[in-house]
Amino acid sequence: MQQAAIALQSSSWHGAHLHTRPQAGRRQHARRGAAVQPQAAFAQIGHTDTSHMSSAGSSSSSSQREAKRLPIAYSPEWMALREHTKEVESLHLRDLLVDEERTDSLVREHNGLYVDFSRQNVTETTMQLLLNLAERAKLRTKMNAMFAGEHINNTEDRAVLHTALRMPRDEEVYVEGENVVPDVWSVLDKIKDFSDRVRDGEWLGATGKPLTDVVAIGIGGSYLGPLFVHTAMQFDEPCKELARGRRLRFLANVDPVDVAKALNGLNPETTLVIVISKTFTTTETMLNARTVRTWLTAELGQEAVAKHMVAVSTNLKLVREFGIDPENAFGFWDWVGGRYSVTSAVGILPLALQYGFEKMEEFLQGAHDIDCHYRDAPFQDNIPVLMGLLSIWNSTFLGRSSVAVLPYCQALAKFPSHIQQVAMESVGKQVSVDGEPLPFKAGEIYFGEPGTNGQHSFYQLIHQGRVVPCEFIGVVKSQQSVYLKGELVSNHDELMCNFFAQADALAIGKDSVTLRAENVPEYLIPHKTFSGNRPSTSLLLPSLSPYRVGQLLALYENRVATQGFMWNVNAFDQWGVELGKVLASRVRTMMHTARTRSRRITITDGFNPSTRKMINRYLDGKNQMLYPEPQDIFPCDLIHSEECEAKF
Ligand SMILES: O=P(O)(O)OC[C@H]1O[C@H](O)[C@H](O)[C@@H](O)[C@@H]1O
Repeated sequence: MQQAAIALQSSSWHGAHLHTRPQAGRRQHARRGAAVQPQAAFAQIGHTDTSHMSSAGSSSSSSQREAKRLPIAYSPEWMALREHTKEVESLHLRDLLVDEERTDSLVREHNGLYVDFSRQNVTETTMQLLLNLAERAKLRTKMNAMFAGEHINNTEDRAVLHTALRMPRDEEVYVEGENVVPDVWSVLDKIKDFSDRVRDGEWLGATGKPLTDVVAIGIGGSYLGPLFVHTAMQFDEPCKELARGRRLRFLANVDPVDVAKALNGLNPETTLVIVISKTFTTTETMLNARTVRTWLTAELGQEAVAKHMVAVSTNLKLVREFGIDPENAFGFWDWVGGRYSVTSAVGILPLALQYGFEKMEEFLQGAHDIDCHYRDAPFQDNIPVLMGLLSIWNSTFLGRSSVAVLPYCQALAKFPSHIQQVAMESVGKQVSVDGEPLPFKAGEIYFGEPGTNGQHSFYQLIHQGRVVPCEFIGVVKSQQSVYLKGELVSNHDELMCNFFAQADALAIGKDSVTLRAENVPEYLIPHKTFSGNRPSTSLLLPSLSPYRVGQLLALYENRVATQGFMWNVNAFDQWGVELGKVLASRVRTMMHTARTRSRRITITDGFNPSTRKMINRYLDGKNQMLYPEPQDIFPCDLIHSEECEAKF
């Protein structure tokens, strides 16, 4: 009784508004989270889970300590949702979608964004039960702790404050007693100054030429986000104009083919290289950085590094050791996770060089707008919270293990891969923040492609195979307008016709009665039947300006944070990527030994038979590199020197 009353008081689905009021322009009180009294909230709902807090009350009894360890999966709110799945599984979206009142209650708007959750397998009760679960999970307290700079990344003892990266200059947020917003802005000011100078031709290359091309070297979080934003902005007319005569390339993979691709057709004299790595230790990035440095210096000499190479990192010591003047480095902080770093210098520097700093400011403002909405809006109107809760519902309760992100917008082609890292690296976890095994599966498999391409590829499975919750993203005003005389609709309208049709095809399906009425032969009826009842969310953006791209980014970042808070996992560490790195390093040592012997050697131990045989096969087959005299080898078209031409 007590819990139900509190849920209605703080997060009631019944009181949900159709439209939420825009939060833009509201002054942010970043420190307010610090004032929240977690223990008071604990007492209020009689809740025993304080596990996410850095320090529990000193008066905890042993039973409280025991209760503290109880995962949310044993709470009555969780059980209620489990029980409720039976009711929902007996309903079909075909029937639910005729109810206009239900649709209205499941649409949310915020500052130009329109999000329709009506094609989710939910009823009003589902939404209320999910809000109750959010109360039980202490979602608000956890969100406040994040915004307040508490060390919620407990395994690395770090704050999680990517939201501070997009705060206006006059905001305040404190990490260990220090307001970090001035630091954020000092780096942004430095980026503005540097990118203006490069773009205006004041900062010249070693031979006095303007630097018109940029190669950004980085991987994972130091690559996917900037690539997504670059792809999104490339054909926005104002951005396109601002980027005229400039090229931005990315180099991520340690595969030398990616080096060839990134440098293809570039001239070292006019190329600026940015080495982007939070740690400045990532093997792939550092080898690529050394490779491109060799490409530069082979033609321009060692001194060229000062004019042609800059860095983005938290590790200025290693930047210096690499040979880049820390004056030419753009810092960020350990409270910015790699996959949450697009709004730090990681993304802002390369993108400001390409499009100008003002456009990047718009992008930051869009992200900040959503951060404010996430922090302030009541849960029933809070779009990232609702997206997160529905993800929990679909994956953990209804057992749907994947999510398809389907932008009907070619400019968002790289968005699914970026979100794939944000989501899968954040919440693909096996234990809770306390290290206790999870009694449920956390995380989902994210994939996606722009529509309509995906329709001609994997949509078969999502229509008639497994149930995959889909997220359709459409844009009202395209960045490009094409309408051919004599065509029924413009090209963008054609694209969007598919956006509308696919969501309904998934939800409504097509039954045998309809097929028979269409005289479909009996033997084909099972093949042509669409069961429907497949959930999706549709998100409509007014346009794809840098501001809207910023909103979209923050929407998904905050949605993933919500999922982490709900599942009580640490969404900000990534221990699961370590083991492969360690094993690769063992193989590297062996590979060096094998390659530097004068005679071919065969690996006989140190690896399991499968790996050993495969390695021996590889060593036998690959002999084009002449160890032990490694040399800096580049294909001729990558190096502009007569010496090279003579050599090859
Ligand atoms: O930016 P870096 O330190 O080079 O890290 C690059 C990437 O490497 C990793 O292994 C992590 O899984 C990613 O989260 C990270 O973004």
